[in-house]
This record gives sequence, structure tokens and C-alpha cells, in this order.
Amino acid sequence: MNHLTTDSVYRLQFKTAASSLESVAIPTIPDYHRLIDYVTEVRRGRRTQIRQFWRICPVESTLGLEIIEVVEQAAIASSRWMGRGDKNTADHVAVEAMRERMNQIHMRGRIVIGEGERDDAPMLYIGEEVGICTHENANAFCNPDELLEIDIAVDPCEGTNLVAYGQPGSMAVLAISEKGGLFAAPDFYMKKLAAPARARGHVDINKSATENLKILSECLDRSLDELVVVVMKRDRHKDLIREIRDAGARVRLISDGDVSAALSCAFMGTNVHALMGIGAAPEGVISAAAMRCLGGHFQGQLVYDPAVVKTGLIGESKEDNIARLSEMGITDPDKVYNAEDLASGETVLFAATGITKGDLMDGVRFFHGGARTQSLVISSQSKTARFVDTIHMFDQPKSLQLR
Ligand SMILES: O=C(COP(=O)(O)O)[C@@H](O)[C@H](O)[C@H](O)[C@H](O)COP(=O)(O)O
Ligand SMILES: [Mn+2]
Ligand SMILES: [Mn+2]
Repeated sequence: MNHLTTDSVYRLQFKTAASSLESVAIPTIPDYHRLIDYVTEVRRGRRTQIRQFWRICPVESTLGLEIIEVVEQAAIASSRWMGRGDKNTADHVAVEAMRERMNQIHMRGRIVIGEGERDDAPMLYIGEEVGICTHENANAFCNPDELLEIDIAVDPCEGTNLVAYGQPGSMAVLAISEKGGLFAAPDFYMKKLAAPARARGHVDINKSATENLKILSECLDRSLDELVVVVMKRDRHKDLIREIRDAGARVRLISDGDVSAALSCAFMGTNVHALMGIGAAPEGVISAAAMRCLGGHFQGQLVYDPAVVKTGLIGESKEDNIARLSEMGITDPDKVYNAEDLASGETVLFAATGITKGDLMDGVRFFHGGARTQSLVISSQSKTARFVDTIHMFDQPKSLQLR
């Protein structure tokens, strides 16, 4: 199935006796007589009784590009509030900009991770439908039934404090998959372990930090003191930080922004070799989406015991938290999720634009009449990680800066 990328493949739509409209991705426009073979092949040998071939069209050819604009617009809006000490506005304007651009895209989207499960957010709330084909009058300009439903996880301003105080590592970010392809993470904390692809499946969240560092050192062919682990600077991580240092590795403390840290693990040259510790679960799913596409290691485990994390997202009682998880269909609260569990869809797309400068992307830079952004778009289908450098012209700029 391929509906999410910009690659030059086609979508064959057909009707069967049992279903109204279905579609499969095909690599080229085939000879008419080969259409049935294609459908059978894609459906892994299940021969399908085609009642009517509907049409062959390019896959959603603009989604990959438009999604870049979604994160770019959110980042630009937020970065106008960089360094102003007002995290709420930096967040709010990013949400507004992201939503506005998203609603211009020819798609049927649904927010599965958004602006808070509990805070009655008016925009990009969980369950909100986005995309032009979800509008009330959509029938006037598109046939919503022809479009695949997609799930979207957003964090329009990941690292609101970082933006407010001009610190590195904030970004506008989202992940997309077909319906059901992203874990609808509750507003809970999550213990996380991210590491480079070479350590994938070797390190394990169930092992101690000391054991994982030894494994990491072997997998990466580095001595322990050549390893750098990112940990969020929180009281809950005091023991973890001591253990990492005692093992001989070095710790890079961050105040916020663990999505950026997880992503950094997947790229050599960032000097980040692991992310350890507890952050928010929704950010865990977004990180997992990127790591799944990049082949990096990511594991997450929900934290529901207030004795482990006392502040923030979760309730006062462990039992209440387990009950809340169970209401959401999470019957094994201790389950360790791999990247493929958290972003299980056949096709996964990840996009981020730096708000402030980070390990992988520059932040938004304004100039007279415009701005320059750097983004990263990762696609599981095309197996690409594209760094996109964009000049935005707001009005008639006096000059365009090359670098
Ligand atoms: O830093 C973060 C804040 O995200 P945002 O609210 O979108 O600006 C995330 O990267 C963390 O994963 C997480 O939200 C944080 O660790 C949880 O909050 P805290 O209680 O401060 O640790
Ligand atoms: Mn966040
Ligand atoms: Mn945020």
C-alpha cells in the first residue's frame, strides 16, 4: 500500500462484489490485462473478483511536499516567539499555523496524538478530523470515499520551554500513517531507550544502563568513555545519571526536547549514542515513527506508578492509572513497545522543522522579507531521509541569503 509518499507510483482503484471501492499501489501503469495480476500479487495471492476497474491515478502526489509546509509554517510561527519567555504563545501560534496549513491538504486525516488528552484543547485535539476532504462541503470538490484515511500524530511545538528561552533542540514535528498505524499513546510518561541502528535489538530497555552501555560500546566499536548518552535533567533521573557516569560513559543533560535526542541517535556525527530515561509517551510515538523508518533502536514502556514519576501527566494512584489505561484498551501496562509497535503502519511518514537550532536541523532564520528553514522528512516507503532547506518569501525580499 502506498498512499503517503511523493514517489512516482500509481494507485489502482477497483470495486469488488464485496466492497465498494478499494485500491492497491502499483509501480507503473500496466497493460489492462495485467491489472488482475497486479491486484492478486499485491494481495499476496488472494485472487480478487474485480467487478469494475475504477481508475488509475498517481498516489497522493503532493502529500509529502505539503506535509513539509505544515511543519515549516508551525516552526516559523513559533520562532517569532523564540526568546520571549512566553511558552504558551510559542505553542499556541504553532498549533494554529499547523492546523491551518493541514486543513488545506487534499486528505482525510485524523489526529491521534495531539494537543493533550485532558486539556480540552480547541485545536488539533485528539480525534479532530483534518484535511480539506473532511470539511462539511467536501463532496463539492473531492470524493472523500476515494481517499485513504490517515492518522496523524502532532507536536506543533516540541520543546516549548526551549523556544521560550532560546535554547537548542525545539522543532515542529508530526508523524503520519494509514488509519491505525500509530499507537494512540495516552498522556502518560514513558521510559525510553533509543540507540543507533547498529545496536538495534542488542540493547534492551529491560537491561540496566550499565549492561546497555557495554553492549553499545561493542556494537558501535567505541570505548565506554567515547559514548554520550542524552538524559533529561530531572530529579527522577538522578540514579540513572550516576549509573551512566559510573559505567564510564558521558551524559549530555537536556532540559526538554527528547524527540530531538532520539532522532540524533540514528545519525552518525551527532555525537549522541543513546537516549535513556523517562519523557512523555506521545513524544515516544513520534520518535518511534522516525526510528522505525531509519532502522534505529527505540523501545518505550509506559510509566504509571506515581512513585516513579510524581509530577505532571499521570494521576496520584497507581491503581487508578492502571484502570485508566485499561479503559483505553491497554491491558498490559508493563508492555515494552518497540518502534514497530508504536508506529506499526505499513507506510510511515515523519516530518520536522527546526524551530531553534538542533543537532540535525538549523532553527528558523529570519531576514528582511522572509525566512529560511531546515526540515527533515523521512519516509518508510521510499526509504529516504530528506533534509529540506527552504527560503520563504513573505513579501518582496530585498535580498535572498545563500547561506
Ligand atoms: O520536553 C518535552 C516537552 O514537550 P512540549 O510540552 O511539547 O514542549 C518533551 O520532549 C518530553 O518528552 C516530555 O514532554 C517531558 O519529559 C515531560 O514533562 P516533564 O514532567 O517536564 O518531564
Ligand atoms: Mn513535546
Ligand atoms: Mn508541544
